Amino acid sequence: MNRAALAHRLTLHVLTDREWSRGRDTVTVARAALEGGATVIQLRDKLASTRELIEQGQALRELTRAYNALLIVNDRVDVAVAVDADGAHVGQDDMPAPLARQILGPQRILGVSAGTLDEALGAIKDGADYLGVGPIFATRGKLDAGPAIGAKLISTLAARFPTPLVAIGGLTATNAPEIIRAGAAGIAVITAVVAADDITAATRELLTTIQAAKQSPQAHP
Ligand SMILES: Cc1ncc(COP(=O)(O)OP(=O)(O)O)c(N)n1
Ligand SMILES: Cc1ncsc1CCOP(=O)(O)O
Ligand SMILES: [Mg+2]
Repeated sequence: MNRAALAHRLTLHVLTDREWSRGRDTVTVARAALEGGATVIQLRDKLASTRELIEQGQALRELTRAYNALLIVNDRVDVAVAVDADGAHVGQDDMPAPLARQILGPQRILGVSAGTLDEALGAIKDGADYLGVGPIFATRGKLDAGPAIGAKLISTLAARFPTPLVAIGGLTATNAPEIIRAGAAGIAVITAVVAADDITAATRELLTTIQAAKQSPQAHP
């Protein structure tokens, strides 16, 4: 997939998280998000056994194919390959990106987290296909996420590098437009979707706002 096509497909990334799902199972949550237009489902479950992750991954693989969405597996590069996911996402404390790339091969998507310019430069050098940049705002979704970094890193990176940027951390339909206008290709959310009363409606609202922001002029040229 070329960069422009990937950037388009990264528009709205929904991370599953059973701790925020209010008792709804991961497949139910993902189906509702896909129904609302999520373009990526990231399987993220810090409590699951390897066997459970594989089962969830296989179910999500079938579901994401039916909705023409991407499936990314968080942390577990081996599980990503085992369930034939589109890719894997690794953070700064996870498997190093060059090793993840070796296991994923050249075709699967490799996403890498970056919270600083140095981390971003390293991830780009290591061949990340996209960067997960954040936490942009204060977040409830990751306890050890560290302080919010705001939109500056997004605008700096967008001005200098073609690698698609996915903003994460405290994103909502209210604050997503400014982040898209700063240069993010898409946004990634947990609580704004997974903890919503109506997951489909919350996803649809986010998608509509992101799409509108992508079409409006740059706030920070
Ligand atoms: C799109 C995206 N961006 C960042 C992250 C965070 O990854 P990481 O820093 O490894 O933290 P965990 O999600 O593993 O807790 C992500 N998952 N997705
Ligand atoms: C996984 C992750 N990485 C940085 S912030 C975050 C959590 C995002 O959760 P929310 O969208 O609820 O703020
Ligand atoms: Mg991780």
